[in-house]
Order: sequence, then structure tokens, then C-alpha cells
Amino acid sequence: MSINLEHISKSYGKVEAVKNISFKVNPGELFGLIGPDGAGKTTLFRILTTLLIADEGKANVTGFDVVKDYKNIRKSVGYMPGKFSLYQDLTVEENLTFFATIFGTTIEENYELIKEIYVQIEPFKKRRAGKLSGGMKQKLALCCALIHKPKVLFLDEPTTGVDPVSRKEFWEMLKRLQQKGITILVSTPYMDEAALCDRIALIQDGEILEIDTPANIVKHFPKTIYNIGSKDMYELLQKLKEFEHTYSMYPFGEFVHYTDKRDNFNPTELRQYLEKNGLQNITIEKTKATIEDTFMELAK
Ligand SMILES: Nc1ncnc2c1ncn2[C@@H]1O[C@H](COP(=O)(O)OP(=O)(O)OP(=O)(O)O)[C@@H](O)[C@H]1O
Repeated sequence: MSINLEHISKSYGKVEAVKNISFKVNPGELFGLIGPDGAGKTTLFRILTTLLIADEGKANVTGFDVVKDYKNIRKSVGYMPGKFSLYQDLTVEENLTFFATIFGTTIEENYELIKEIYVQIEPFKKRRAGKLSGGMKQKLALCCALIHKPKVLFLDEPTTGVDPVSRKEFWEMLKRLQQKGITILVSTPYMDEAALCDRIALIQDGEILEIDTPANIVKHFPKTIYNIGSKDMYELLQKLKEFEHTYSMYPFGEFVHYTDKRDNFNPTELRQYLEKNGLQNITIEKTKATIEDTFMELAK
């Protein structure tokens, strides 16, 4: 097993940030921790990268215990924290050289692993990290986390605040790193990115709601979902909220995702109710559950 957590708990004073969490990540797997802000993702990363000691439970990474063997873990993992991972006043090249030096290596020695990512920021190698765009900062931070050829890569919300094109490119890079045999634990609040992982753990308020492949997670959704559209989104939400048979409803792009309390739901009846309440251009169509739908249902 590359990563193994057993009954890990951690509190900050009265805040129980992580509660009795257990899961395993297989060698070479791309595993996602999916949850909103404050779910406990960063706390888990800090425990696994030996920067924080859990109150209860055991964890090991590449066979090393996070407390007893912390030095071995630090040598064999790469960590890209969500915030403050680069020295803003150092240039691109200086940042990378700095990280290489503290791990007793050089850029040249491990160039092959970072090459594909580094060539994209190399034209700006004399630029200070603080002056880079979000996407470029993220590529540099990834190069710095990879410079000592880690076996396991920890990426805490690597795409937060990054534009959609760079996000897509970033996930393509992760897939290629995975093919080189690196195990990756990545966290994200974006549900669309969850679908790109081999397996995901949905996490909220320090607890795991479910662990499975993205495909299996959506299969477990218990109800039929309908996409409901109308000209006036705000009114539509109000009226659906007041409808006595509504089980769940929330905005999803240009539609509302709706489920009904009853098994014998009749869309015509809902349409008539909405029309009677003055809504126009109503559309009601069956749709497939997404990871976000499952998350909302489990988090209820
Ligand atoms: N040093 C700290 N002192 C007190 N409370 C903390 C501390 N660090 C985190 N917390 C609290 O613990 C909970 C989990 O935080 P954590 O940072 O692990 O979550 P997260 O999922 O990474 O979210 P975020 O993306 O906001 O960092 C939150 O309620 C947070 O406010």
C-alpha cells in the first residue's frame, strides 16, 4: 500500500477537524479527496506529510510510519501545499534550484521528470515567482514538488484559483506523472475534477461520506434527477421550494436539479403547478446524477 490511514483523528482546541478517518491508496493510484472548504483535507495532508501529529490513529506512507519514520517519508514524498509553497521574491530558476538543493540533488539530475512541465515556464525563468500568473505558479510549484523524484505526490487544491484551460492541462500532466509510476493524492473542491481520479473519498466536516470509483459513486444515487429550466431562475427556485413533493433541488448551471419525494412522479403535474404560478418556458427532462448530486445527497 502506498498510503494507509487507520482511525486518524485531529482536533484544534474544540474544532474536530478530522474524525476517525481510514482509507488506503494503492501504488500508482490517482486518488482524490473531494470536499468543501473546512472539510479537513489540509489537516490530512499535513498529517501524511509529517508536518502535524494526529491525536489518534496510525498512518503510513510508502511503508513508513508518519511519526516514527518521518525522515524517510520526507525524502520519498513531494508536497504541493495549497498556499505559500513558493518563495515570491526568488525567480523561477532560483525556486527550483532551492528545492533541488535541500533534497541534495540538482535540476539536471532529475530534468527528465520535470522537463515536460518545466519547458512551459522556462521562458520566464528569470521572472520572480510573485509575478507569475496562477497557472504558471502552479506549474512551478509542481516542478518543485517533483524535483527529488518522489514516489508519492501530495497535491492540496492545486487548481484553486487557476483558469479552466490551465486546470485541464494540469490534470493531463497528473495523468502522465501517474503513468510514470507516481502515486498521487490530490484534493479539490471542484466536483468535475473528481471524475478524473481513479478513486475518490467524499469528505465533509472531518468525516468520509463515501469512498469508491467516480463511476460507482454516481451509480449509488438513489433517485431519478430532473433538469428543470425556466426563464426566471430565481422564481423557479422559490416555487420548487414551496412545492410539497420536492425532495431536493439546487441550481446546476442553467437548470435546477430536482428530485421528487414520490416514486410515481409525474412531470406534467409539476409543469402545471409551475405554470399556475406564473413561470414560463418550462422544460423538465430526466438527467444523470453527477458526483455533486451524490455529494449533496450524502451531506444532507
Ligand atoms: N490551526 C488551526 N487552528 C484552529 N482551527 C483550525 C486550524 N487549522 C484548521 N482548522 C479548522 O479545522 C477544520 C478543517 O480545516 P482544514 O484546513 O483541514 O480543511 P480543508 O478541507 O483543507 O479546507 P480549506 O480548503 O479551507 O483549508 C476547519 O474547521 C478549520 O477552520
